[in-house]
Amino acid sequence: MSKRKLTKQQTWRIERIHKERVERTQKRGDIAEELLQSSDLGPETEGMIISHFGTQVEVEGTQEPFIGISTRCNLRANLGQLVTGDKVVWRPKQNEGGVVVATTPRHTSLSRPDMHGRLKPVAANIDHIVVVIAAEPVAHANLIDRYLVAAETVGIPPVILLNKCDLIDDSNQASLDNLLKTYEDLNYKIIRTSIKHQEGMESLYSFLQDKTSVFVGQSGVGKSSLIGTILPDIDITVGELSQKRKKGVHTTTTARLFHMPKGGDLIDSPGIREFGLWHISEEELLNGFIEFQPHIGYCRFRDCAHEKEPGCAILEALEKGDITEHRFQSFLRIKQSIRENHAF
Ligand SMILES: Nc1nc2c(ncn2[C@@H]2O[C@H](COP(=O)(O)OP(=O)(O)OP(=O)(O)O)[C@@H](O)[C@H]2O)c(=O)[nH]1
Ligand SMILES: [Zn+2]
Repeated sequence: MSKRKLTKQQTWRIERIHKERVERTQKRGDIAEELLQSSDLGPETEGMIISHFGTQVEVEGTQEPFIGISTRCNLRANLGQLVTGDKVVWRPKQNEGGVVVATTPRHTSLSRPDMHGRLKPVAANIDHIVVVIAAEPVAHANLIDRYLVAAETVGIPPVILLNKCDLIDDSNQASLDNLLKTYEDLNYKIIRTSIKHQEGMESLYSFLQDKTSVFVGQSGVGKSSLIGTILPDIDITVGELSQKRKKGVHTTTTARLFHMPKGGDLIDSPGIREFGLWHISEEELLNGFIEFQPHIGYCRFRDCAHEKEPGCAILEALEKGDITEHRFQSFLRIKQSIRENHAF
């Protein structure tokens, strides 16, 4: 994010908004504290956040007698920012509602920049990022690499899903095979589907089972269609979200967790679908190319740009064939885009 010079009035406005936010949080904590003091609350039980609404979260019970039941909960003060996918401890109120009293450490978390460019978590405990690409619009290697790097950076294993396989013919088969071979050689899992012909769905379902996944990818590759097939009962919600987005209406970035009828959970929101296109640093970029990792730190110069420097370990690996030309060029292009003000 570029640093802007703010006018006095802007600074004053930002400070006021910040103050109001602190007061709101305080009040929220007070409500929760008040509830905790009353004897109206049941014993502690475990749950998972499936969505949040302003000052409250929706918690789904994971222990009897609350398994599968969602309860709107207030948050006890000082819990930090809780997001969809967080595992929590909560106490039910006698009639309805409850209070979240503790949270458990996340094994992964996805963040994205807020309006001020600060990274904020948006979802937690995700097992896989499904990078959706398609035969049409044509999949560009450096866009795929960008998604893979972003996933590697947050430590969540990515898989590649090639959708619209019904559109593969003699004109694009060879180039797609060639493209995907690079990723197969790097041990990335590839799943192939056609929503139009309902092909490859069983292997997709079995992959998604028992895990929490998110779907990301360029516009038009079929994310809504895939999610609509996987979650037939929430068809309307998905449609609504993409409808709004197409009209350019600002949609909430609140992520929601869905249980898939064939097993596994899916966390989705328009914001999450855009994951990967946010800011990454040059260092993260280098580390995000997994086959570069064994060579990092072995360049002759500490500030090596890995472009034409003598004694560059990355260039040596390229020469030896440990790094492919395709991935190296992709690295250079993304690096260039980061330099040009993070635009991609
Ligand atoms: N031929 C073919 N078309 C598909 C397939 N899956 C989706 N489509 C079509 O591709 C177009 C885009 O699909 P969407 O599901 O809206 O794609 P998206 O990735 O959600 O796009 P955004 O909402 O813009 O992010 C639609 O016209 C779909 O009907 C498929 O497997 N084969
Ligand atoms: Zn180097």
